Amino acid sequence: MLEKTIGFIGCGKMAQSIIQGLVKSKVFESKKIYATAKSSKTIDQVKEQYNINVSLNNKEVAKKVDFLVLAVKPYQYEEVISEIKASISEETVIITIAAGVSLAGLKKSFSRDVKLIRTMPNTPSLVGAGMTAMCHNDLIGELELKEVKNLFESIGKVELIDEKLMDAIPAVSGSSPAYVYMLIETLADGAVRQGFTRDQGINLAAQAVLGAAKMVLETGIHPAELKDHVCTPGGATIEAVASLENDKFRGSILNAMEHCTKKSKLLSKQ
Ligand SMILES: NC(=O)C1=CN([C@@H]2O[C@H](COP(=O)(O)OP(=O)(O)OC[C@H]3O[C@@H](n4cnc5c(N)ncnc54)[C@H](OP(=O)(O)O)[C@@H]3O)[C@@H](O)[C@H]2O)C=CC1
Ligand SMILES: O=C(O)[C@@H]1CCC=N1
Repeated sequence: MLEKTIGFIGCGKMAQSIIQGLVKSKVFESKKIYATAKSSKTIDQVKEQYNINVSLNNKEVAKKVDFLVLAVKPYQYEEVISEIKASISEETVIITIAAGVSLAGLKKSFSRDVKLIRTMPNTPSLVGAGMTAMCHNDLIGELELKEVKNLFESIGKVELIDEKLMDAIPAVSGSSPAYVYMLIETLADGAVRQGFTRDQGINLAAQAVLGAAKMVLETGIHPAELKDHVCTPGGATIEAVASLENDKFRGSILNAMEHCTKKSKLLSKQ
């Protein structure tokens, strides 16, 4: 368990996914976790649900903690940073989770060099199955990087990447849970169409998606080969595969990823 403290400026969907994961994995004791929000409604809900320290005062939390996660929307970064920048110390490690907010842009917003780790997590962190991409500036020491990496590894997997690829991460792992939920929802629609209940459809579909993902991760076999294992010659699956190819399944996903990446680059400016 880390002796240090962590604070979240903003505690909406993404921050709460991380907080829930941290509390469950016991990396931080609840009393070492702080969170702020815009409204009393959110901080009351967060206090009730996770029993961590809550406040409406960003500066107070920024001053107090060792790790400070900026968990507001990208376009709110500028405003929040100008509010807290005088309150953070030279030792505070700032962790960002916003799409489109670069290390160079952050340095400008803070008007000085600060310790920065830029991440792109995803909401499955809530159940310990997150995927977080991470890069950092030169002020981050080995120990700090290890601590932050451990922190995100307690709620899933971590990939250290070059910053130039960071804007492409939402399309691959930050936003992609949304497309997978659409797939599960659609599979459940198909099941309902055949006479299954909605719950049965969702369970059958979600378990198949989970199993397929585990097969890729745990066997190391290429997804194309795993697909081939399912397709019996002259059987039913290859009919579905051919139909998906005709309807541009792969092309639709690739296009969606292009749109996602383009928008990610623009987000901090909105
Ligand atoms: N959702 C996702 O799947 C992912 C999101 N992200 C990133 O996470 C960040 C947050 O997104 P998400 O959690 O979805 O958004 P939410 O809208 O759910 O949360 C934003 C939070 O910021 C709070 N807030 C707004 N203004 C202030 C302020 N001035 N001071 C303190 N708190 C403030 C809000 O308070 P209140 O609740 O009171 O309104 C809310 O709790 C974004 O930058 C996004 O790019 C990254 C990866 C995945
Ligand atoms: O939709 C968004 O902008 C954020 C980035 C990754 C997931 N949600």
